[in-house]
Amino acid sequence: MKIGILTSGGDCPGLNAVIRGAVLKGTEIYGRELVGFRDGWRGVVEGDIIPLGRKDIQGISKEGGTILGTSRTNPFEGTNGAETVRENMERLGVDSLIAIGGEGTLAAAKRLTDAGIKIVGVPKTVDNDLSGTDYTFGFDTATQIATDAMDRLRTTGDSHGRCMVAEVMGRHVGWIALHSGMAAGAHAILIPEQKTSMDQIVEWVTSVRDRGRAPLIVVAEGFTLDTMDDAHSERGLDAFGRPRLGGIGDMLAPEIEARTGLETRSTTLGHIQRGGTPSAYDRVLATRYGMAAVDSIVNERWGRMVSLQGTEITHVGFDEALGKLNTVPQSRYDEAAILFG
Ligand SMILES: Nc1ncnc2c1ncn2[C@@H]1O[C@H](COP(=O)(O)OP(=O)(O)OP(=O)(O)O)[C@@H](O)[C@H]1O
Ligand SMILES: O=P(O)(O)OC[C@H]1O[C@](O)(CO)[C@@H](O)[C@@H]1O
Ligand SMILES: [Mg+2]
Repeated sequence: MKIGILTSGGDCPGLNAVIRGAVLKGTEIYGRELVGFRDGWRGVVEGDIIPLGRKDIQGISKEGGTILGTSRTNPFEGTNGAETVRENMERLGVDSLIAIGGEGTLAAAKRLTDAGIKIVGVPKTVDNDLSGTDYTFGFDTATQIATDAMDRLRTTGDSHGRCMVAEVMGRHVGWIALHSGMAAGAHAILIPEQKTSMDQIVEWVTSVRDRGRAPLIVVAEGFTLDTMDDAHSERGLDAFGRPRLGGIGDMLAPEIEARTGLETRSTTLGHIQRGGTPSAYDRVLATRYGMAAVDSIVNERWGRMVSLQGTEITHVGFDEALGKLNTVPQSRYDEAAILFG
């Protein structure tokens, strides 16, 4: 019987390295056959597969995106859910699945596991918001891209004596903003976990300007001012009906300019953070996750996600990964805040 792999939810640098790690371990060590389901759960509910032999995964770990494609398809919507998945798997000779995705993909995987489908999970997301693992792959690459971008914003900001605002990803959590902001020496880091007042932001910007520097601010897309109830959204809904975020930087910049008199520009990095080649760290982590996922299949650890704890790859139950988001703790924010202003 074959092992099926799918990549679901937003793409993320390192997905191909997971696929390669799983295929190499599965074929070379366990003599198993692997196939890929195309476009996440869509391929599973429609029985759309491609072969995944050694030749198919040659040289892919350095490539961004996913050779399988991805989607935000809900396997329970417009289908018989687990029954459809079970029938397709039987027909295609697939007995188990490796689901590579974030909390949404794994929530779907948990429901399918509860209905008797044999699934192991691999934690994916640039946001690093999954619990049950120290790091998700993709986060390191996204953070490096954001840091490089801020280094560049800094030289142009310095040249013109402007305040520069960099908006990064982070729907619910501010890990990319926290790490890239610390790395790039940002003068304020605005994250979803910490509502902040406009007065406070203006105070930081003014103090930087008054000592002759050009202020650099990083804001996560999910950040809210203390006067806002929800994250800023002006771009409609995504395929799962959630507000598409983005634009908070553009909203803050004119307000900062009006309140400080300092010319202010905003740049939204958006999907640049999810594209392109993964960092060495992410390639290694993703490859190890892929190999460990096949170990979990062979050892029949259904309903569990491979996980990084310290430097070791281990596994945790879907419940542990899905219970709550991995948010930035107060202590990590306080540590970074010493550098603000
Ligand atoms: N509780 C759920 N039950 C069934 N399907 C779900 C559930 N939650 C999410 N899904 C489906 O799984 C898809 C993938 O989830 P989502 O779009 O949140 O991506 P993800 O895997 O969390 O990755 P990311 O959000 O980091 O891009 C959703 O678009 C939705 O169709
Ligand atoms: O534009 P898309 O692909 O729907 O994804 C945007 C979302 O994906 C994430 O990057 C998570 O993968 C969020 O930070 C962001 O809100
Ligand atoms: Mg999600």
